[in-house]
Amino acid sequence: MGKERVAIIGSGNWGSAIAKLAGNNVKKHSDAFDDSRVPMWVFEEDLDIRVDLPPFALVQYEGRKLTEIINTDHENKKYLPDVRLSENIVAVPDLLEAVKGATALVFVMPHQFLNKCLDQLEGKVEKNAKAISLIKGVGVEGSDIHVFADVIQDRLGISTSALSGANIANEVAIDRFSETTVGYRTEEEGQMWQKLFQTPHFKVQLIDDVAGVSLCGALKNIVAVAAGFIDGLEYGNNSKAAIMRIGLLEMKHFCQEFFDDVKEESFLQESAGVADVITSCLGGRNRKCAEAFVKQKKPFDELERDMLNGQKLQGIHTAKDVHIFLKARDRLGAYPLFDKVYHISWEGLPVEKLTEGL
Ligand SMILES: NC(=O)c1ccc[n+]([C@@H]2O[C@H](COP(=O)([O-])OP(=O)(O)OC[C@H]3O[C@@H](n4cnc5c(N)ncnc54)[C@H](O)[C@@H]3O)[C@@H](O)[C@H]2O)c1
Ligand SMILES: O=P(O)(O)OC[C@H](O)CO
Repeated sequence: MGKERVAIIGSGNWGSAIAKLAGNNVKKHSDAFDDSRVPMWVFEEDLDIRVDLPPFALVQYEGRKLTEIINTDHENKKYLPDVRLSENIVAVPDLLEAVKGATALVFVMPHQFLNKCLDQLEGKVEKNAKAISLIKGVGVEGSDIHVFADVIQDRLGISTSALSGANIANEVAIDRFSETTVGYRTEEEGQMWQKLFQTPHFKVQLIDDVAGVSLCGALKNIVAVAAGFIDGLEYGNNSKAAIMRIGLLEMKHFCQEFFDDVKEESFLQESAGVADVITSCLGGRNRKCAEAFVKQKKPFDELERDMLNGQKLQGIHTAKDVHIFLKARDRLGAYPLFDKVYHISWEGLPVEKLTEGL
């Protein structure tokens, strides 16, 4: 069997962190991977002056293309500053060029942009390619719900696994000890993805549960928004622990009600489950912006723009998608925490109502 040729589709905060690991690992496992070049698709932009650098440095970056900066300085100055990417990571602005010849496709972009990418990729990827989705979110159309690994697999006709875990990108990128979970389609593919991502500081566990791993990653973002509301209200640690417990139960109930064969271990024994709920409720972007939503009384789109420098929030969008789905299935009453997060984020429900009736 030939060597796998990796392409990374996405280059935000997590996309760049994972590119760092993959770029190094293809060299370490050059028997299994082509280590000469790992294309990373970059949604091209000119770097603006909001990058957090000393004033004299702004001149250097203003107006330069992000791909050019990544390829010259080997650093994504906008989405993952101060972390060096290996030189085999090559930023490519054209999506089709980035995936040309690739046999191992890593999808890692904010979920709102996936469908547009798949429109371009359909019929254009290698027939023997495999993919993995690192995207946290769900695809909903009325009473239908899909995890993105299934969406990618169906639209591109290639076997697609999922990776999710307690993985704040900035911490993984600087080699702070972390774990993650790969939900694989076949054990062999699981081992290939493990080889691509695992380091002594980033432990990759394998489980035969693509849906469970994917759903945990999506639904925990709703719980993290609720935790941020609790922080904004300054209710303290007992309340936050209660939100995590209730949230985890709603996550599990949701998976078991609407998906077949989701494994119990994914919630309690894997990083994708309880560990990601904890890290996201303590330290994630969804938590941070939800706290600011309460304290600053500004809408989420404004907070995202002001606080995240181009990075994207997922939790409020997943809350809306899940609300649409549960409403269509007439099951809103069974998921009071998910429903409260939706109504507070999108419908003006006072945040003090969050814990009422839980
Ligand atoms: N950041 C984390 O700590 C983290 C950790 C684990 C998983 N995730 C998940 O990984 C996925 C990707 O997150 P991220 O942190 O890499 O992204 P991000 O939040 O940093 O988003 C910025 C990215 O979105 C891209 N973008 C902006 N507008 C676009 C457009 N119109 N079309 C296409 N791309 C556009 C930008 O170019 C940039 O690459 C998400 O599902 C997220 O939940 C994130
Ligand atoms: O920063 P958040 O809230 O998008 O969470 C990041 C990761 O998903 C944590 O595992």
